[in-house]
Amino acid sequence: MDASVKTAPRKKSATLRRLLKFIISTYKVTFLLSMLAIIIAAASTVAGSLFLQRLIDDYIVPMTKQSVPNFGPLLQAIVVMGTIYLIGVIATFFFTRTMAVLGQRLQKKIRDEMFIHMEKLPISYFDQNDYGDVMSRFTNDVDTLMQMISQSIPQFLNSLFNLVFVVIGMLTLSPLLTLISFVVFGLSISVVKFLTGKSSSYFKQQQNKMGHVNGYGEEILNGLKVVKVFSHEPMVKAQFNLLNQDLKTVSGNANGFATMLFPIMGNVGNLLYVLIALIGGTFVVNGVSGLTLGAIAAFLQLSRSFSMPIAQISQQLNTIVLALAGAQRIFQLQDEVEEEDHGQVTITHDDQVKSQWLWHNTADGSTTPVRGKIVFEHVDFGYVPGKTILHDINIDAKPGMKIALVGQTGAGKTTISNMINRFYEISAGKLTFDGIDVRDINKSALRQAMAIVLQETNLFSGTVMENIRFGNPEATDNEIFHAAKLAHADQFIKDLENGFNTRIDGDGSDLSQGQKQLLSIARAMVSDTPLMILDEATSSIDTKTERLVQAGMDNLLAGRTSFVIAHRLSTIANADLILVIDHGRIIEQGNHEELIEKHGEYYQLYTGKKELD
Ligand SMILES: Nc1ncnc2c1ncn2[C@@H]1O[C@H](COP(=O)(O)OP(=O)(O)OP(=O)(O)O)[C@@H](O)[C@H]1O
Repeated sequence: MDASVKTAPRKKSATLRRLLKFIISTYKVTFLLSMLAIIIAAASTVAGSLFLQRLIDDYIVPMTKQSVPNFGPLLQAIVVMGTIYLIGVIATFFFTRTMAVLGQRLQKKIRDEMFIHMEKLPISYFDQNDYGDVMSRFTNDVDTLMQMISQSIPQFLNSLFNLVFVVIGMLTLSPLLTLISFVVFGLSISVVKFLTGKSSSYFKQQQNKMGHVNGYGEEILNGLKVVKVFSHEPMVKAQFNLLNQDLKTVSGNANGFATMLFPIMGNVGNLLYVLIALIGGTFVVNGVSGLTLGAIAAFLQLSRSFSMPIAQISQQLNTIVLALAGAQRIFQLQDEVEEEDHGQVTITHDDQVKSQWLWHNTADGSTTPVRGKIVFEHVDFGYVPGKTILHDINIDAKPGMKIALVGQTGAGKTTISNMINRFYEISAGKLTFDGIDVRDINKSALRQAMAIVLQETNLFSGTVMENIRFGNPEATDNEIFHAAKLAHADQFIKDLENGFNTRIDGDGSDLSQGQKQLLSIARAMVSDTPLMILDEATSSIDTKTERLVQAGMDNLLAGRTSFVIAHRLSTIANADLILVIDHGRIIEQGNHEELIEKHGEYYQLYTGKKELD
């Protein structure tokens, strides 16, 4: 047997166990009370059916023999039966309501936990998993899981207990008729097993295909402009159609098999009903095995409730299997290892001197000022094992230095900056910040010590003011105005309809690329950090705006250590140190004049003899 087939059920039951543990640990009392109500509801249904026997044999039949029928005892019996059913109705109402509420609460809790966990995952996780797929765990998987908790599980358990009580009831009424019912049912079970097996495998595929459709949709929406410009709409449509068709096929199959179950089981129930009536009637007439009219009536009622729970159980099992596949994907995300962070050094603002930051070593209680010295010593790195991207990188960035990284596309410039902010961990060598190994610095402290301006500005939905304040939530309004002024962003902001209170979309689509860039510089400016990383910040703007952005950046970088990755070499001519990167190695370094004089790679790039990309 295929190994994956062998392990699948074990995985499923492990997921179910984990899920139940999670539910019980979170909402123990509500869950247990609901279970009790489910049992009471099932017991009352069967008790009601059994009471029918007494109603007929003890009250109605004797009355048919009385010349003046006495209705008193019959009315009393009907009240008892009504009370039993009423208890069942109340219990059903209780468990459906509480399980629905519990489902809603769990849904919120799971989504919150997933979101918090996702924020702690390393960037490399998102290199390997597309956003659409992660998003579908948030949406579809959580939805189906909640449907299972609030509907399928209670109905499944209700049907299961119903079945147990029905069988007990049937056995007490007539073991012989029960045996006949089992034989008829045994045959139909094999059909059901075949159908559920088929549909559950298609349901699992359906979930996967749904992830693909979402992933593709998300990717295309993100790149809609590119798709339109290249007139790729027909191709994209065809590809989407293909994925969607795949989804349609598997969900058609899954639901096709699932929907066959109900009619089949319903008709098995009808067949059983007729058989029992026939055989049971013959027994009563011939006085076989002491069966009474009431017992037959009660048995017929129970046999009706015998086939229904089995049909419901098998149908609910489908939803449960589907939801468990979703739960498995949710747990997979939850189990992803968070970014490692053993750093004991944190960062604080000096109370005395504004804009002075301090390193605070929680291990020995020592405090030292942040200066902004970054040193790479023989650093190697690869995104995937066995494929080294950076080779023996040595950089000595003294406090306040502007270091420029240049080189052809794919040379490894961004990768070097990814080491400093610890989006990825170096594979070999040493990387220090003010002499402290970056791994000893608490990650959020390390990132607090730096600001980043990227080509992709990533603004967030909110006002201009809120977007700048993103760089430092504690900044006063005046500090924000000042930052905007230094970034040369104040002029265009004032021209906006509501100035600093103008609302912008998440993607800043109402603003030009240069304006977005100026905002992200203002955002970095307000964070007032000792270290700055600028990655291709001016690559997509016109020369006039670039001058403005450049002036803003010069203000931003003054007095701070900075790493600037630029495609336009004119923007880094004033750098203290220019590092030329090629295939992950530093092949040249020096200032602009030195490198021009050298007539090497930089000279070639600067004079346009060699293209940057
Ligand atoms: N997340 C990743 N996973 C695997 N490989 C990656 C990843 N990011 C970058 N690379 C690879 O690492 C190498 C260096 O990429 P990097 O982005 O650092 O280049 P770059 O010099 O910044 O290029 P550009 O100027 O085009 O931005 C490239 O070969 C690239 O394919």
